[in-house]
Amino acid sequence: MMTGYKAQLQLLQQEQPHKYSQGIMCSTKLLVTNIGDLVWYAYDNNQPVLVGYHYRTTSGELKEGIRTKLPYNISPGESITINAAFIVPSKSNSTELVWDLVLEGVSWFAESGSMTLSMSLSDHESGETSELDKSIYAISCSRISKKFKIYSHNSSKLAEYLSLGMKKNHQDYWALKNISFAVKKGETYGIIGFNGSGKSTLLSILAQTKHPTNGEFLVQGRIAALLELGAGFHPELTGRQNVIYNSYLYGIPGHEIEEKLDSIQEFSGIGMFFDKAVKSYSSGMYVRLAFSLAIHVDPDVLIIDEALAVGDEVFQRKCYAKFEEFKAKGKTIILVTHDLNAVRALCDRVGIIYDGTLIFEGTSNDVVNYYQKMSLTANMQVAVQHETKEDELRYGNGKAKIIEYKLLDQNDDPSIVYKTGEKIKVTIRAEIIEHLENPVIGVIFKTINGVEVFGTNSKILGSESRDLKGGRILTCDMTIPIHLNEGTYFMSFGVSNQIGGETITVDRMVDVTFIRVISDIPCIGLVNQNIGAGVKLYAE
Ligand SMILES: Nc1ncnc2c1ncn2[C@@H]1O[C@H](COP(=O)(O)OP(=O)(O)OP(=O)(O)O)[C@@H](O)[C@H]1O
Repeated sequence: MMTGYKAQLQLLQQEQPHKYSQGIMCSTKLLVTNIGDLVWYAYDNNQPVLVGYHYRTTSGELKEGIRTKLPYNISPGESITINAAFIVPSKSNSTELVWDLVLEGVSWFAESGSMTLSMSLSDHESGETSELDKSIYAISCSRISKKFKIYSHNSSKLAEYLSLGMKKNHQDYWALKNISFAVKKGETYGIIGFNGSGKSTLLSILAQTKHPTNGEFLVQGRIAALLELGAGFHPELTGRQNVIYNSYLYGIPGHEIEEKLDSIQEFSGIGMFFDKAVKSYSSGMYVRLAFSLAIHVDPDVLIIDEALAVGDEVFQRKCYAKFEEFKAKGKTIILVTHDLNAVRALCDRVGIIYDGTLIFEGTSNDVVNYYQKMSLTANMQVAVQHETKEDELRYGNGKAKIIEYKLLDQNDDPSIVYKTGEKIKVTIRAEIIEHLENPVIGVIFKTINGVEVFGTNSKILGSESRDLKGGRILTCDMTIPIHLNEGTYFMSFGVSNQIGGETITVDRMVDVTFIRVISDIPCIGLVNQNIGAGVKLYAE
């Protein structure tokens, strides 16, 4: 618990703040002494702000993370220096950042008052998105916010309506908070973020199907938008009729679209379904038609929300080729997707939306790397150590049950990030339910698309077990060197035994956790054999 430690914070150095479209980015160096094994939060005016940080432990090891909550695993009483970067979504010239240490929701500083650091923000570069040069920018958003009303029941909405404003039965929910950004003409801009962070809401505002509650935005030129499935098409009309109807909405003269009907049908590849009611379409056919229409109306700005994920691979390839053609023609594209490979390949710049706020913007590679770390840190606590639950994908004859697993790095710290060449320590504990002959505990690593890259078990590694009675706990500690290439690998754990030469699955938990492998040494393929590899190149 917290008692016994007196954490201290000291501001060592503040670097020049920089103005970004989403706020003011500040960097500081903080000395934290006697920290204890707690969780960090940083607040600005009581609103959590996102913090990117790196720090050196007393043994000199560099660690980094990105999160509002900063999980540390250092020993009580240790001191560290944190290089913290945070974004203050504020227009003021100064701000007070409140740093706190929190354990299980209880504030360290609650009794003695929080630690406040006053930051001067006055030297930042000035410039507002609303005043951006219209000849350069196709899209500009200035402090866009969107509020939804959340009702607990449909009847609450009706009761509120009937009360003529006397009763408030809803809660306000801010799906977007003060979003400012700009997209240059000809740029492909990606928006990524966790589920429910506000991406689709932002695109709907830009496509003018939703109004912002506050803020201003400008989209220049003809817009074509592929928003969520079902938007824009009338289910009772045929594909052809919907195309004509929608082209009016895009402001395209009838004769212009008539000339393009054959081409729209051909690109969509839906054949005779073009003349059938849209309600009979599969989701893939729907997207094919919507995409085909969007590119044929010759938009200046193409707004796309996850649409490609629904099409099959051949169609996706065709769409990517069209994107490239659009980019080459200098069109502006704004794309929301969870496909990070597509983001890297297509986008010039990318923004991350987190809880309704645009928290990070930059080149696609930088932002995707940052986002991957963010996702990993968000998953870290559940992934490294786990008491198993019944609802996971598992099967077996039930004579034993895996009750816990742990992933530790070489320093015995829980981790899901490993460098090629490092060792992972996997501990699996299983409860024997019924008498079991010679149980074997094993692990399998798989790629995201299910290819088994490596598997081992206690028997292969030379540890023979014996018959065990019900009620015993069997623990297996394995140390495995990682020779994998960079990437994410899912892990399955299992208990099995052999009867008459046949392997019986006693308990198997499929893809229950994952590790992320990083590497300083590039290689081709799944296995990284380049560590220690040598080469001589000579001409004769
Ligand atoms: N009409 C609405 N009424 C109330 N809440 C809404 C409405 N539309 C969206 N929301 C809420 O606003 C938040 C942002 O939703 P949005 O669909 O923009 O997220 P998203 O980032 O696109 O998510 P995903 O990646 O899952 O598609 C969510 O919490 C969602 O529940």
